[in-house]
Amino acid sequence: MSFITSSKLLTLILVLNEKEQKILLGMKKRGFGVGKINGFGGKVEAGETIEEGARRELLEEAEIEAIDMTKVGVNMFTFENDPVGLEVHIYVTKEFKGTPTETEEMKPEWYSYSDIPYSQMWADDKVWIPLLLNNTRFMGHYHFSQDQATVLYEKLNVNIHDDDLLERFSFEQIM
Ligand SMILES: CNc1ncnc2c1ncn2[C@@H]1O[C@H](COP(=O)(O)OP(=O)(O)OP(=O)(O)O)[C@@H](O)[C@H]1O
Repeated sequence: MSFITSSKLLTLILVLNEKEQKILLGMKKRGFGVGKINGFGGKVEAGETIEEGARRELLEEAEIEAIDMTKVGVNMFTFENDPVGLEVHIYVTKEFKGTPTETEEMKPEWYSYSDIPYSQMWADDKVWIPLLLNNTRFMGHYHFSQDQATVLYEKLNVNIHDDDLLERFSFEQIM
């Protein structure tokens, strides 16, 4: 596989209010993807599990503590002329403690499922967020142009068995 030589391990957490059909998203105020609206997340640190990393990022970026956390998908993002991919493990939280609060990194806001601001989000989000809302498990690869705006190549597998979402991403799983 010629896309990458290594990958960074990241998380992304989508908080849902199913009763009101709303999703909590945040405008990223700094770093990678600045200005874009996205779920909460970031790099998994040494010594923590992927889920621990996800819980920590949700607390750091939105000041809420996940009660439930379910892994729903894994995406690999690669970029033109960049040998390092991003392996993003995606979780859904439906119950949490605390009140979503603006932090140095993110400005959280609730959006109706029918009014998700895809035009202000990463181009891949509109592909897999509808799957997530529909309770479908997924695994995908998105290869971006250097300007990080265009998806040059995409491959998506759906209805992945929960056990297959536990491990690190392997390209054989979707190729
Ligand atoms: C390319 N298409 C993409 N589509 C959707 N989401 C994407 C994404 N590419 C990256 N993401 C997410 O963007 C955040 C970056 O996090 P990032 O700032 O690098 O991590 P972290 O908070 O650890 O950084 P610092 O502490 O500032 O170093 C992290 O949630 C990650 O899942």
